Amino acid sequence: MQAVDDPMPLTLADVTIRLAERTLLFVSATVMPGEVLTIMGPSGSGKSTLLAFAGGFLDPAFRASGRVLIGNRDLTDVPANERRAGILFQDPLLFPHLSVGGNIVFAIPQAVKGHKMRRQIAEQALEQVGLAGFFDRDPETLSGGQKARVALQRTLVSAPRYLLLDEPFSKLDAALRQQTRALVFSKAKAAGVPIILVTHDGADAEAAGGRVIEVGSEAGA
Ligand SMILES: Nc1ncnc2c1ncn2[C@@H]1O[C@H](COP(=O)(O)OP(=O)(O)OP(=O)(O)O)[C@@H](O)[C@H]1O
Repeated sequence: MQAVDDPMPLTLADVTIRLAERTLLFVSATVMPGEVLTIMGPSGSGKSTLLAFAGGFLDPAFRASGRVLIGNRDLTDVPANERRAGILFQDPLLFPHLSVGGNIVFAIPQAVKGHKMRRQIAEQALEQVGLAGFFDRDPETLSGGQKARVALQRTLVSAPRYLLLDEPFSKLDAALRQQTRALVFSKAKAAGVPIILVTHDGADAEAAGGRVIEVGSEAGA
C-alpha cells in the first residue's frame, strides 16, 4: 500500500454551502491524520455537496464560502494532481472496461514504475481484503461487498492525502455492512490520513468512533 509521506490535517474553515438563496450548511472543523469526522444530517441537507467542496469539485449550481486547507495550504493553491482526495461513494463505480486488478493498477500513482511492480501492488491490495486471485475477474461478476472492497483498495493505493466517504455502506445488507464498515475504518485509519464520513446511519458514526457534526434540516441550516 502506498504510504503518504507527509500526512497533514484537513481543515474546513468556516465552510458555508448555499444553493440559490438558501444556506444548506455550515461546518468549521479540523480533522487530524487517522481521525474520522462524521457528518450527519437529513437528506438534502448538503452533505454530499460539502464533500464535493472538500474534494475541490463543487458543482457550479452551488455557492460556497470558507476554505479547505491541507495542512496550512489552501486547496485552491494546491495543483489538482497533488490534491489527491480519495473518495468512496455509495456506488463502488468500478470501471467496467477494466478487470478488477486493472481498476486498482489504474489508481496507483504514475511515480510507481514498472508493469510488474504495479501488478504486484494491486495483487497485494486484493489479497489484503480477501480477494486473492481476483485480479483478472470482470468487476461485473463480483458481489456488492466484493465490489466495495475493490473500491476501497483502489482508493487507498492512490496514496490519498485525505479520504471522503459518502455513505459507502448504504447499499450493503446489514451483515455485510457491519463487516465492510469494520474493514473500511481499520484500513482508512491505518492509512493515517484525515477522513470525513457522511452518513445517515448512527451505527456508521459509532463504528467510526470520532467526532460527529449534525448539519441542518432541509428547511435550511
Ligand atoms: N446540481 C444540482 N443543482 C441544483 N440543486 C442540486 C444539485 N445537486 C444537488 N442539489 C440539491 O442540493 C441539495 C443538497 O444536496 P446533497 O446531495 O448535497 O444533499 P445530501 O445531504 O448529501 O443528501 P442525501 O443524504 O439525500 O444524499 C438538495 O436539496 C439537492 O436536491
